[in-house]
Amino acid sequence: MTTTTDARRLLGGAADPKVLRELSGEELDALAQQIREFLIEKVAAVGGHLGPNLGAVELTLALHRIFDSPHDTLLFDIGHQAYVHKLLTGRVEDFDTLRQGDGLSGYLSRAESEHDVIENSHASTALAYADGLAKARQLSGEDDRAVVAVIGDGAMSGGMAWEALNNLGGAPERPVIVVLNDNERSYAPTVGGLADHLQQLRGQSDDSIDWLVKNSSRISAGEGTGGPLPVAHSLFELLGFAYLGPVDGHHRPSLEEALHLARELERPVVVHAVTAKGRGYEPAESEPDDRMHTCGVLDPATGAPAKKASAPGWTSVFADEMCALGDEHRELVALTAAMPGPTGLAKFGERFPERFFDVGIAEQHAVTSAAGLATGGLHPVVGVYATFLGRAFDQVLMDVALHRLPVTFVLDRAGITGPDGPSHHGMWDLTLLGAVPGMHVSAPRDAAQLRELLAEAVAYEDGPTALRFPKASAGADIPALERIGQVDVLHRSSVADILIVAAGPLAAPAIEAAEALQAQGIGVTVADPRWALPILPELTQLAARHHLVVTVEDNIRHGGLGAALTRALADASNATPLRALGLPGRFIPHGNRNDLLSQAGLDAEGITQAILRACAPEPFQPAKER
Ligand SMILES: Cc1ncc(C[n+]2csc(CCOP(=O)(O)OP(=O)(O)O)c2C)c(N)n1
Ligand SMILES: CC(=O)[C@@H](O)[C@H](O)COP(=O)(O)O
Ligand SMILES: [Mg+2]
Repeated sequence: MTTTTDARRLLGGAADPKVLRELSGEELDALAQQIREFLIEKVAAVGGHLGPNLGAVELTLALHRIFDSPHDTLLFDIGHQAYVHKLLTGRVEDFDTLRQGDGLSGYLSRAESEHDVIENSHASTALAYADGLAKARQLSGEDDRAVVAVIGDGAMSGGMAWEALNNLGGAPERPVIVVLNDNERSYAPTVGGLADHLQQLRGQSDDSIDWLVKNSSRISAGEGTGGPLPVAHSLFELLGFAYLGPVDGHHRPSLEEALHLARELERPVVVHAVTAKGRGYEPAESEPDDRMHTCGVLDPATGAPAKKASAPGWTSVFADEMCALGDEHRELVALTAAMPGPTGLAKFGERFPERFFDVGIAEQHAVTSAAGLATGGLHPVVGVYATFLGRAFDQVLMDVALHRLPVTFVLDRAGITGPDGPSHHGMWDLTLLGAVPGMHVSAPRDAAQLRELLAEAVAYEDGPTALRFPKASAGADIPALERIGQVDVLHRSSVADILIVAAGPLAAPAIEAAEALQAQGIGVTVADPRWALPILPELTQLAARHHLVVTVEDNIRHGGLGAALTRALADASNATPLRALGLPGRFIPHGNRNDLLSQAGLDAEGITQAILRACAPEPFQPAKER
């Protein structure tokens, strides 16, 4: 068992990674082992990205020994693999708070450390940051400060990475160092031509390093590379990079040699480090699906989950319904952006392998490829996390909706996700999709509705549809008292003063609030529009029969359900006042989903209090005080 004290002792207690350069090889090897033990113990206790970080121990040690952060800049793509970086930059003590409210972020955080740069956990951005930062360094005369971007083989399959490689490789005067952390996986094994190419490279000897070692004296003497590099045998060299690899990503001395050479070359370089996700922890190394890419609370001794999931999550309901619909609709196909497991589509893929496509971490490609599939007469379902759809908004708008193509988007992790923080909350999709002409968006309130609405969506051929649901258990089914058109009435009172329109699973706290208000003599109707956007005429008519309308959505208020219903009421020349409850238009930190919803006033108490405030007469204020 490694205690925080052990790790700090080995780290010399300093927040400055320079202490690493004073450690011997033996001490460094001992430190690597202690870091692994520390990670297993701490991440098993709270959950997190155990697999990726166990695979990045030696790599991160080498990076901090060869480069002088923060004078030199280390960029981590996604940032889920940066726990070791955090330990080496003074955050050992706080590690028990990982991914918890007010605690350490599970990604990089500029507020936490000057060593952290990219906070966005969306993949494939680091090389573009590196391109821009290198240009800034050059223009400000600081080109003695190295720019190093660590990117996984999964993230390297994203379009942005190739846009950046094009720019970086074409600028020999800007020596950006790309460290490709190749563990052959995103969650699942990586797929496609790049994955095949990297496999070839992994099988080749690291002759480029031998050559560079033999020529390093000329290089160090500032003669640059002199003659041509070894015959290009990688895609990267064809794009203008020097290629150093494959390097054993768990042999720190080899890594340090390659990184040192990369720095000496003074030109764009790709260092190809071959690592293993979950390295050094058998339960992760043998985990068949994703090598503990992300894990919940575990028994560290066995790797077994500490607690069983309570009710089935939304994802598993979706997974089962997709398989049922796949039997019924032969034209149904499914696409994922390297997340077959987390989106639940793996099950469909096992059942219908020829109708399932994993396109890599490439949401833009997924959407427009889906447009192609729909053009070919099929009905694609694109399964992505809500937050990642933002990257493919142009493709949704112009490649799908402009052509009124029958593509269904299933947005998992919609709304507040919780521990993954601001770039993972799926809190913009209603706003974005509400702006897409012809797009029909639903937010199922429970598992039964998810099944119903998914069946309606995949049968709809006149344009795109979307369903969204959160990272949570699906909860108990909420029966409708009646259905008016497409609108389900979930709660009603004899005197209908107020109408609460709830999107998705926020119907449950809305009903609780209605019951609390009824006990205070306030009559409330609760309605679930089922198809939330565009606004249904029957919803506008129902609203017009109430004195106050309150919308509740797990999305930002700007441009969401509330904004749309406000416009619909105005268009119908209806002056019924509307109070839109939703998330604030700012980035929301990581924390527990229910705590964050409560802080936003989106639990039963918050909804109740908001309505009481809306009903309370404004205290009279003499004109002079206004
Ligand atoms: C745009 C985007 N899509 C999907 C994800 C979800 N995601 C998080 S980590 C990950 C796999 C990353 O694989 P890789 O870059 O190889 O890093 P590794 O975990 O293997 O170290 C994915 C798909 C994301 N962060 N960003
Ligand atoms: C880093 C990343 O984008 C995902 O691994 C993220 O952690 C989602 O985790 P869940 O699948 O647990 O929501
Ligand atoms: Mg990988």
